[in-house]
Amino acid sequence: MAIPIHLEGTTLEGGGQLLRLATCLSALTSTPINITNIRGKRSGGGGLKAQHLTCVQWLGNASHARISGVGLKSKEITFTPQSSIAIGSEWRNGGDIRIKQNTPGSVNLVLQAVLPYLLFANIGSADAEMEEKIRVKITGGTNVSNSPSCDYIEQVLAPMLSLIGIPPIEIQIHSRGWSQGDASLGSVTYSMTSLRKPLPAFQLCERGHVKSIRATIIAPKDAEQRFRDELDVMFERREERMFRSTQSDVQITFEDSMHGKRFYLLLVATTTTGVRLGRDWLYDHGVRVGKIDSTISNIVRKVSSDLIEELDHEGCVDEYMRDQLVVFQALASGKSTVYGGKRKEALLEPSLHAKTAHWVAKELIDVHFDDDGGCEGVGFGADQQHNAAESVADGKIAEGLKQLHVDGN
Ligand SMILES: Nc1ncnc2c1ncn2[C@@H]1O[C@H](COP(=O)(O)OP(=O)(O)OP(=O)(O)O)[C@@H](O)[C@H]1O
Repeated sequence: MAIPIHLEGTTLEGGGQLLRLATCLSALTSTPINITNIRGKRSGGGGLKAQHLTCVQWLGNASHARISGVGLKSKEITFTPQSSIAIGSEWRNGGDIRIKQNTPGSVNLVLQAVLPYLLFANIGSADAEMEEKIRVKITGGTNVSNSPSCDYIEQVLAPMLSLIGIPPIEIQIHSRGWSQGDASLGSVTYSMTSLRKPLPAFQLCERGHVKSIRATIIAPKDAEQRFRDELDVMFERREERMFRSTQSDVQITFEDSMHGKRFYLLLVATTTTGVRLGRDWLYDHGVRVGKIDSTISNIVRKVSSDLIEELDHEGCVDEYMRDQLVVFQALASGKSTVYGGKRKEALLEPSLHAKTAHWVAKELIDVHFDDDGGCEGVGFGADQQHNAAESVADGKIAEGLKQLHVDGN
């Protein structure tokens, strides 16, 4: 039996993303891993929190993994998948995949762990009749600090994935779940189509000009007008920095957050090449009575400054999107490049999260990221396609299927 690859959980960022990406790649490639000091750089002792546990358990079920050491607060796990290719039959017949959390752990961090698996695991299937559409419903927090919001997923991540060649992903928010105000649970359904062929290499190198900016406000109803006024003033003042020479096209939407302590703002710029850059803030400081106006000014100032910083570097991704694309570059077929932009003539460094993801991908599938944002991906699925074709050609269809799918029961 293969010796598990050891990953030290305090490496670089030393948080949850290391664990999510490692278990996802392990499940996809059937590579056993052993992670020690899980989330060792986080305060409060580290270890698995509910959201991380959900990710590990789901990926474990999908890949029929043997997992030792798994439980809340676990600091070490050994994850040994038994089968690499695994969209189970129960999910293929129009059935939804349901992933439930009992706490408002971020649904989008769970998505981060399972999405590459759902998209890539069926490549090379020998089952021509197999349903390719997948619907996954995740319960937990839709708007949670330090994680992508559902609004960011809908307005930035999904369109950017579409730009690199992933079939469109639809997001349906049934109800919101928040980490701010009273903690509450929400749920979201993501509809996607699994890949049937390896993802071709992609190039995100042309940023283009900003053609429109969308502002999404989610706040208490009585804060709506103030928010709109602040945004109007900000857009007027900062029009030149945001739109440069193009005509400004701004859209503002408002949703009632139904709670006096829930304030969220997302700004998304769309460019002439289809690139989206976003910055947001789920306000996580105390909201004081009588200080709502200054809270709103503060939010608008910070989020607009953050977006301008992203626009100034001229790169094709915002900081967070760059983190999310690492796995797709690593799995794509051939050299994909993501231009991250420049500051003071020097190439912008990837975030610590992205560097951690580079490291995990190197350890598990031996890919290397260069300073220009390039990575020669492994072309995940090419072998499976070959094997499936051979099995079919040999009349060994049942054997091929056994090799390619995990029965989801
Ligand atoms: N505002 C944001 N918009 C989009 N993505 C975000 C945002 N904030 C954080 N992220 C993304 O969320 C992920 C957070 O990873 P991280 O390892 O910190 O998560 P975690 O599971 O909460 O772990 P930990 O509790 O250990 O910090 C990263 O991929 C990062 O790019």
